[in-house]
Amino acid sequence: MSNHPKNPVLFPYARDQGHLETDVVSTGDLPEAAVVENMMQKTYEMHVDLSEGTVASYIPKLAEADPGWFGLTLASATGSRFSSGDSQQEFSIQSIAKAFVYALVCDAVGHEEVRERIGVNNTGLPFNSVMAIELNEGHTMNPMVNAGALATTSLVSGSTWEEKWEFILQGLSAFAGRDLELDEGVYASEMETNMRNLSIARLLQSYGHITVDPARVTELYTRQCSLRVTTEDLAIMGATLANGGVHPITGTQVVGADVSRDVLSVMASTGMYEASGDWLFEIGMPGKSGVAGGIVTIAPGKGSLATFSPPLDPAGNSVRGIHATRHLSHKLGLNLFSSTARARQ
Ligand SMILES: NC(=O)CC[C@H](N)C(=O)O
Repeated sequence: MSNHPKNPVLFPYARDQGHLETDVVSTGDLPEAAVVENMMQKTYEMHVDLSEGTVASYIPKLAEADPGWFGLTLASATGSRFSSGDSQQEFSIQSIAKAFVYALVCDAVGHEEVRERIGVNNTGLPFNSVMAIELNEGHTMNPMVNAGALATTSLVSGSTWEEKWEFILQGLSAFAGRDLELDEGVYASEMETNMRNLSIARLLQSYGHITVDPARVTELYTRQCSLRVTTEDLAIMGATLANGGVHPITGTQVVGADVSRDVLSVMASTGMYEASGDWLFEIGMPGKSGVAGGIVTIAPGKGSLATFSPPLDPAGNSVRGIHATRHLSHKLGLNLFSSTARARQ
């Protein structure tokens, strides 16, 4: 693998000094169950009538979504779940799969290799940007936008395409703690209108960043985007990343604790595409959105919040999801950057 073009690493510390194990981890608990339950219900009621945003239609099947759908689930790192609204409604995971496939690939291939191949810096450009590749000498910038996600999916191990798909399906199902299923309708619909992703994959091949068949990579990537989830699934998938990579209910170590930490870092800086800075400023936690209207947000050591509502803002992030997550981040004390003054000595 190491003969391929490497992404520039602006901070070469890890490479020069070796990989550092984390020995102090963030701790703290969510407020008590009754408070969380009440807050989930209130947050639903406060935001259900918001009418801004547009349901995605560039994948024709997604346009059939009911713009009124709104579901919320908070899963604690110890496996409790609190839901309100349409938390049982299934939808396609879309770009949220990028975070979890990245985790699986990092776990299999290793931190440094993936970092040099894929990158961890924000593009400042939309998720399906071709220009971002050209502006960066053919490199992908990060795994949370399509170029880097296609390159990440191209690294999935397996000697056949069926084996590679099994790796993704089993891995994402292990994060969810149940067997996830493909939404055949969404998959077919995106495959019919997938020229842009195919072009991105071919462009990356021309630069040596994809070294297997770009058409098959695009197919595999589109499949991972078409898996069906609910907010209950997504919250528990996120809670696994909040819990050192161990599923809070099944107890399976899905990925290493170091991998979880690394995935959350890259989600924090790039998970909401060009709006990642605004997101971090308002919400203060790593998040990842998808065009079907899902968002997963992680409070390391505490748990994860998943929201679902199809109307999106111009960057492709769910409008109700952003507002509800911001509200809950404040009300439940989840912002990673908050502190209160210590007693003076
Ligand atoms: N932002 C997204 O969720 C994009 C995912 C979608 N499958 C695409 O590649 O266009």
